[in-house]
Amino acid sequence: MKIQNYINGKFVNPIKGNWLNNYNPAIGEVYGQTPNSTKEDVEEAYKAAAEAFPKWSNTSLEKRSKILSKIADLILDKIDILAEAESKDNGKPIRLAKKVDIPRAASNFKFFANAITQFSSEAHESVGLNAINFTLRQSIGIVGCISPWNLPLYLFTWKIAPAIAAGNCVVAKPSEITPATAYLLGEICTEAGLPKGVLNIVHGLGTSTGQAIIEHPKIKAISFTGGTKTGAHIAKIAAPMFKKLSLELGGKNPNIIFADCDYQKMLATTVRSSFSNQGQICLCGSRILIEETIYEKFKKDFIKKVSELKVGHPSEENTDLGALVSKEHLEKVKSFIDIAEKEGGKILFGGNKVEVENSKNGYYLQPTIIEVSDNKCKLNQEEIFGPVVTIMSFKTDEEALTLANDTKYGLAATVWTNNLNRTMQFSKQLQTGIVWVNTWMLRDLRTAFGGVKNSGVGREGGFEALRFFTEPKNICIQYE
Ligand SMILES: NC(=O)C1=CN([C@@H]2O[C@H](COP(=O)(O)OP(=O)(O)OC[C@H]3O[C@@H](n4cnc5c(N)ncnc54)[C@H](O)[C@@H]3O)[C@@H](O)[C@H]2O)C=CC1
Ligand SMILES: O=C(O)/C=C/C=C(\O)C(=O)O
Repeated sequence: MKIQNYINGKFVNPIKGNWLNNYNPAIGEVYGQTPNSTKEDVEEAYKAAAEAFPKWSNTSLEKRSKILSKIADLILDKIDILAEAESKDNGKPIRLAKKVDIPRAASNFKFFANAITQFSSEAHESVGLNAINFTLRQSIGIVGCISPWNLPLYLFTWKIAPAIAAGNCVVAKPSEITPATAYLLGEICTEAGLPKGVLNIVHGLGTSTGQAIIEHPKIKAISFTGGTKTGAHIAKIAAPMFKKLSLELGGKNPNIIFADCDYQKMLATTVRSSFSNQGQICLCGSRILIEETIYEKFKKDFIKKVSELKVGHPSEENTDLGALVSKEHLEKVKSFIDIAEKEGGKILFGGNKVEVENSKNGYYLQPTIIEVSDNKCKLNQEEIFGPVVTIMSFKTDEEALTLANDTKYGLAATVWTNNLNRTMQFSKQLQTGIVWVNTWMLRDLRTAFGGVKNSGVGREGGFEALRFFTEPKNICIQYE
């Protein structure tokens, strides 16, 4: 597959002719090429977006909504092609791509197709002053959307859909590691009747293409999902240029299990929240904290369930864990396992690379459970972003809360309990942007999504996203 940039409604090669290899993680081989775009390509994308902006920002909400809705329908029509491309590019089980990634990409467009027709702004009557204020919510102009490799089309569209629904034109960059479905999205947008220049997709490395987007003086807002270090770098460049910033970054999420929970539901969900997508979701509950009274039982049952998971080729329907996204990432995740024992951790299950039949160069790793006793260890403080979880026990609610909050991250937390008072106390006191109680990753797209502390700034989702992608302007009218 040879991927091209999508600029002004056309597929084009990168101006300087630089290309990157695209790997299939399931077999560890190159299967295609993707542009490594430079600032010249980003400038072309910007120019196309700037030309499209006056008309698109004045296009009726009904028409915008219809086009977004059509994009959603076409994504679903092409679900098999898209799921196959996603699985091949990323290493995730095709079953997961079909059930989660691609349907969610369609839902992102459908949701914002509807949301934009319901979005409204505020009015304030200044009583006694004969004045009325109302707020205009105007499109920002040209915005940059930069997304990661773990949920490629899912997160790419989670940014693009609200951006264009709100009347902006976009310069977007998917991860250079997983560019395939973003490439296919270009075709879909053309087929759906999205005017040329409204969405421009430039492929390439963060350090070349991404850097050119964040440095561009006329790209006025950046929506980014990815690593915390990259987020900090983006903020350093973009903040002095007074760009609007939405940063969805890493997590080290606690999964807090109390003895009074619905045990079977908790156990099944904990397997999912630990190892879905090979643990490569920023929301995965990578620190499992268990009440002491059920610790030994949980340990035994969890190991048993995890040992039943099948690591295999992503195209096989019964595969639970596919390949990790890249050789570098596999080595990074493995290096955390290797330091476990030095830190006093005990590997209870997994810990090794896996050779999958006929795919022995693929990037496979066993789901891994490590028992730790000190929350200060690296395994409990650093984002591993792979199929590795730690377990440790706690005695009291206070201890559980202290452990849960003892991290620089603050994205999500899960609490398993049937005690209402405890539910409320934890909901209020957990230092995270998201708390799930007796569930995990239940997503209602109207809700605010994002983290606190080193997990980022700003919120995505629902009207929060439409607020981010619009500039409020207050109009004050005095009358006689
Ligand atoms: N959603 C999340 O929370 C994610 C977290 N990560 C974490 O980050 C670690 C590193 O993974 P990477 O793939 O290196 O993530 P990354 O943060 O480097 O990549 C995310 C996106 O940012 C772009 N990017 C990188 N440098 C940039 C720059 N200077 N300017 C503009 N854009 C830039 C990349 O090309 C990609 O599109 C992972 O091991 C994981 O711990 C990675 C991906 C997603
Ligand atoms: O919006 C969601 O449902 C999930 C978002 C997940 C990420 O941002 C991530 O894993 O990076």
